[in-house]
Amino acid sequence: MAAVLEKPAVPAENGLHKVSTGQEMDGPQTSSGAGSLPACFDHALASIRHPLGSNQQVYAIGGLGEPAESPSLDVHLLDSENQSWEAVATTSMSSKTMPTNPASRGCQATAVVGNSIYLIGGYGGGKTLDEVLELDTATKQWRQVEATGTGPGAVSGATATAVGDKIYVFGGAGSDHNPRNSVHILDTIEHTWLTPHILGDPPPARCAHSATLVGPAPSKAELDPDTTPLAGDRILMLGGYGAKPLGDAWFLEVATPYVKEQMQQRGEAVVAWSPVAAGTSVQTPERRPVVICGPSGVGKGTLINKLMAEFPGQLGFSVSHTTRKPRKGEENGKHYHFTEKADFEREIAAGKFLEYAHVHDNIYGTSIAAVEAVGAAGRTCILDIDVQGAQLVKNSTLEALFVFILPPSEEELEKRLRGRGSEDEEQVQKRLRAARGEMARASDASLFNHTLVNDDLDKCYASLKQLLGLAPGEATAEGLPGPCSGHTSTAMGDRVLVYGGVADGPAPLSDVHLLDVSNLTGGAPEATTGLRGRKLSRADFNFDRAFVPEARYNHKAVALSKFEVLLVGGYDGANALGNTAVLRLAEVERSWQGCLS
Ligand SMILES: Nc1ncnc2c1ncn2[C@@H]1O[C@H](COP(=O)(O)OP(=O)(O)OP(=O)(O)O)[C@@H](O)[C@H]1O
Ligand SMILES: Nc1nc2c(ncn2[C@@H]2O[C@H](COP(=O)(O)O)[C@@H](O)[C@H]2O)c(=O)[nH]1
Repeated sequence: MAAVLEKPAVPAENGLHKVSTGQEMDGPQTSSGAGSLPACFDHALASIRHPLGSNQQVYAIGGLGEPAESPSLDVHLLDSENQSWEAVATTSMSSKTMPTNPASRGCQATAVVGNSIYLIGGYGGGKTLDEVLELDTATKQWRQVEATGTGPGAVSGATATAVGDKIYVFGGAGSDHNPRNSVHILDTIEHTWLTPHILGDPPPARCAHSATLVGPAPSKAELDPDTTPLAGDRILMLGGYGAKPLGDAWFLEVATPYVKEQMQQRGEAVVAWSPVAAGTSVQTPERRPVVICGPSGVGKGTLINKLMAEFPGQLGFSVSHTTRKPRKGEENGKHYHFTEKADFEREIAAGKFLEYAHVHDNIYGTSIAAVEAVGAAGRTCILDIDVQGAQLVKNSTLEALFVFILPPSEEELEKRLRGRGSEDEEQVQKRLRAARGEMARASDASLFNHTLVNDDLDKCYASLKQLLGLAPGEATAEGLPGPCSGHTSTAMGDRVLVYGGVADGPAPLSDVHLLDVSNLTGGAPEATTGLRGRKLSRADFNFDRAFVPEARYNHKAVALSKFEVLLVGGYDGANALGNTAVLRLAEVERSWQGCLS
């Protein structure tokens, strides 16, 4: 974080350059004097309207750098035709606390809602700012947002991501320079700060990370690029600085069906955290809940007990309700919530169950609270339920992985069921009859993702661990950036381009990573999977005619189109940078897709 506030020495060359992976190239072009942007870093860069539309406007605001901070907050608008920046004159709506134009600053969190650019916190005048400013780009007027509720207070190096008319602010450092991991939501209509209910374990505290809205975009029919804001249902948070540079990735789920459902049930704002498995540590790529199915006596409970014993910190068992009487050794609240039929039916009617079914003369069901409790503890949820229940979960918004366990033969199943000695003859017969129907569903690929035969217990257990990604040393999210802060991540359709940053040493990075967010699943706490990426190599770029931008950090970036990202300013380790580069990924559609598969 120290580097964020360091003063650079000399302003660098100004101008607009292009770097491309495609064939048709513009050579470097520079401009200076009028039409240029002062060398700066930790400024704000904001795109009004959708990059695919015809009316996109890109504004650069403020920032730190040399010469010394200007007294007011400079605003520049990109003139993409002439590849230059125009200074924009602004006024301010005077208020008791903002009588003149707002003071210069950097390190603020920036978000766009409609025509307005919001600057949250930041660093200026030698202090961390506790202020939210709004620039209405239609009237070119600043005003100070005075919101009720508890906001982040004085904060710099946070991120702000607009989802509809709400702005999600995460992390940053306070006046004490200590990083945080809190989430605050600014309702820009009501001018209220909301404190969301948080599901899942939050990430470590950080600042100077990046945040990008990803997830299902509007359909073509819904998309009017001139008016539709960038869409998505979760925010990808990458890296940043805690006690050291961080290399982890997290999804903050803000509008997934599961989170929306939770908001409706709770009547308050809800967000859910999902870590992205990365590196070579033991991780479960299948962070989504796992439904284990199979006939009574096949060994589901035995396999689940082994998983719980080996991975107590990673997995949690969803404790079902049942009207069945406890067996010897079974504990209420641990093996089941043993419940009277009338009470169970009342709770079902109250909508508290994700699924329930009549199984072997009794009612069994999974409460929403049982699954949530596991997620809230930061663990992957394991459910042991019958086929009817599995089908109901499949139909719900919970994105689970479904595994069916088969016996080696019907004879062996009967032997195990009798060997367990927990059922009387009538129950054994009932369970065996039901088993035939259940096993007929094992090959239903629309329901089950995997089937395993539990012949040799150790072998079956090893296979189960393998498919849950619990085998040691398995990497799951490939090609993500390493530990760094001060980088940018920019969503372009279903790809995210990550550029630059700084790792442990003083030297900035020029790494370019492309992440694929087209296959994200889940959307419940701990349940998002499917992020993949690749570090681009020199071979991906046409360097012959292209300008190669300096490695940098604390720069800013916005998407100009599905294939172009505008990089503005930054710090190269010694100087603030004034240049503007367009990273052009022409033909990436073919080459990149091919590289990932
Ligand atoms: N691979 C195996 N080989 C031999 N015996 C096994 C194997 N797996 C489990 N068993 C035994 O089979 C019996 C039934 O196992 P378990 O109780 O785990 O079944 P289950 O599928 O959970 O049944 P239910 O659905 O009725 O709860 C137990 O006595 C268990 O020790
Ligand atoms: N639909 C559901 N089925 C469940 C649930 N919990 C357990 N089960 C299934 O019931 C049978 C019998 O279990 P037992 O403990 O009496 O032997 C077995 O197939 C379980 O998978 C539930 O919450 N919902």
